[in-house]
Amino acid sequence: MSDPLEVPVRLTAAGAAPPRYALPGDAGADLTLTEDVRLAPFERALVGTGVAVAIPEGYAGFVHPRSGLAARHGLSLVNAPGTIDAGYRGEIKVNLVNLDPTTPLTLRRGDRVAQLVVQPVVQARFVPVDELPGSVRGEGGHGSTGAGQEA
Ligand SMILES: O=c1ccn([C@H]2C[C@H](O)[C@@H](COP(=O)(O)OP(=O)(O)OP(=O)(O)O)O2)c(=O)[nH]1
Ligand SMILES: [Mg+2]
Repeated sequence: MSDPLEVPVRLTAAGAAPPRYALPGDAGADLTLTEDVRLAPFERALVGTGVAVAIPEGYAGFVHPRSGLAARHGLSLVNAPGTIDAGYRGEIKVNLVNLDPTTPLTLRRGDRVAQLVVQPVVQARFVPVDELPGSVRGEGGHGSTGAGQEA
């Protein structure tokens, strides 16, 4: 693997933990809760991770749900993936939602509830034109390649 990108991290709460890759080669570094949270079915809560970062220009952070908690308990993020701009210096917060229709979910301080993926990004220069260049797809979208015919 290439050399890791250095990202300064400041902990904003006592007992908070820096983002941590569970295994070598993982794309997502786990983010933990700084407080206990109880979510009723379909309830959401914006909660802190105790982590502030300075992502270098040319990169961004994307906060994704964790698939185990999603599969077992229906935990997700309202705005998945959340976007962490390179210029953002505040605490990373996660907008958790309990998508289980019947069972409340209790999460504890220190639980790994989301994961931060750092990726290169480009800023586009949006150029107004009268005609867009042609393409095979053209204006077809929203199932134009045959969605709905699968089982
Ligand atoms: O899950 C998230 C998503 C965003 N942010 C922080 C970092 C990000 O840089 C900032 C703004 O996020 P975004 O641009 O998605 O939100 P907005 O509603 O457009 O707010 P703003 O007007 O501040 O850009 O909020 C988080 O802490 N967690
Ligand atoms: Mg914004």
